[in-house]
Amino acid sequence: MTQGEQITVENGVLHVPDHPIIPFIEGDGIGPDIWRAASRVFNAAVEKAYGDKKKIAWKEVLTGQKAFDLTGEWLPQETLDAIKKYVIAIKGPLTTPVGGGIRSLNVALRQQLDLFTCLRPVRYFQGVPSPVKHPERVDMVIFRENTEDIYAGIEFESGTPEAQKVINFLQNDMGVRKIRFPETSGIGIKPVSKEGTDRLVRAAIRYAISEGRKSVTLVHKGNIMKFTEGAFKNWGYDLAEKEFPDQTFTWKQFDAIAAEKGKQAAVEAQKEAESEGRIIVKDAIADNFLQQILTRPSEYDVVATMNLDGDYISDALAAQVGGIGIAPGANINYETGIAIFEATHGTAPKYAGMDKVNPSSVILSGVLMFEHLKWYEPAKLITQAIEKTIESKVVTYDFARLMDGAKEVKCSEFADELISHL
Ligand SMILES: NC(=O)C1=CN([C@@H]2O[C@H](COP(=O)(O)OP(=O)(O)OC[C@H]3O[C@@H](n4cnc5c(N)ncnc54)[C@H](OP(=O)(O)O)[C@@H]3O)[C@@H](O)[C@H]2O)C=CC1
Ligand SMILES: O=C(O)CCC(=O)C(=O)O
Ligand SMILES: [Mg+2]
Repeated sequence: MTQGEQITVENGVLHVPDHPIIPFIEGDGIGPDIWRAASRVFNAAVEKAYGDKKKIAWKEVLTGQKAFDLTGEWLPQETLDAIKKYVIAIKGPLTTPVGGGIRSLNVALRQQLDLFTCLRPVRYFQGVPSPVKHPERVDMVIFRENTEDIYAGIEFESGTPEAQKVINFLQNDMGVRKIRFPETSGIGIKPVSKEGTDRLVRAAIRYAISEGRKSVTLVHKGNIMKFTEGAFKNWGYDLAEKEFPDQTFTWKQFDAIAAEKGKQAAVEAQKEAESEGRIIVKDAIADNFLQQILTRPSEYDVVATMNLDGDYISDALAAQVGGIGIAPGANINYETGIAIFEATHGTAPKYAGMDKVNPSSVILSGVLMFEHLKWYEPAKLITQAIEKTIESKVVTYDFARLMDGAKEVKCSEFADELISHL
């Protein structure tokens, strides 16, 4: 029996006891290595900040290979029930096989708990090796829709009666003539809804307002996928104008002013909105966005996007500030309060059990978790310890191979070093 008390939510507000029970999923591959390291850092930081007054009561819940080995199920109902009950959880990465086998357990957790936002802040830590000249110009927060899109996993395998049935329906009932090789195509379905878009864009704009950010960029490939990604853009603008008329200025409004009064009037209206501290809601087509985050990262701030685009953007942006070894995240439902914190990276199977990889991503996901719980002191202590440790050039292999004069340490030793800097 875990000694501690439940976190509760009342009218959307979290109530966090001094000894909260927090479920954790260790994860597959490198999961056990990084979890061992990270949990030591979390406990040490809480103790340093609060002494005996506060302490986390960790409660292991099973998902992935460990769950299957012990229970015969990949994602036991008990795990879903525990996360719902205890509200806040943290997890290591989970393996998803390619081209067959089980569907993603990460996606299943996000869908079944309706964790509609995948929040991934991307910032630079001084001293981290980066492939770009000015990594410090990257300071973005990704809001990735987390429950729908082609990522929902609605697919029919080539050569099956199901795929043929969908293809027949498309060809015979819908008049579709564009399936190039109907005999051998697999089919994927891409649902993107107004409700799904609204709640995600609402969360992104609310965040931008509360954090004093400058802009929210809707990233999409809406020129090509007009009724899914294009609709995401349109619904996003509509929501901003309807729900945040006094706090935002959108590029749709810019275009309307330009059409009526000319471009100069629109430019001035945007300048005025900026000077009033309004959030500029703009959009970018995804391929262009991926080149502009390299060439002009300072122009982007909060990013709201769909599931697959958000997946690609997360790793691409992480690379600019040192890679997915230092990229944190969270899956959040802002309405129920349920949240699972997790790194951006996966199970990196070739390093599993080697005590080698960088635990910073899951540790920084813990920092996000502490901030979410309003336990700001341990969050700050850990962030400062990461800054000091990187500054002292004591780093794991991923940074050491790109840094002059670095001392390479194991995953567990990196955690020791962080603890010594708390
Ligand atoms: N949320 C989740 O649980 C996620 C799960 N996955 C799953 O993980 C599995 C492997 O996916 P894959 O595409 O290889 O992506 P991974 O993120 O697991 O690994 C890709 C590469 O990223 C680098 N890397 C990853 N984690 C770290 C770390 N902690 N420290 C330093 N470097 C790191 C390594 O680079 P290098 O080789 O250069 O050293 C590694 O080879 C798949 O089954 C996938 O579905 C993937 C993403 C998220
Ligand atoms: O679920 C998976 O295996 C991959 C998920 C992923 O890449 C992500 O969420 O960033
Ligand atoms: Mg990913």
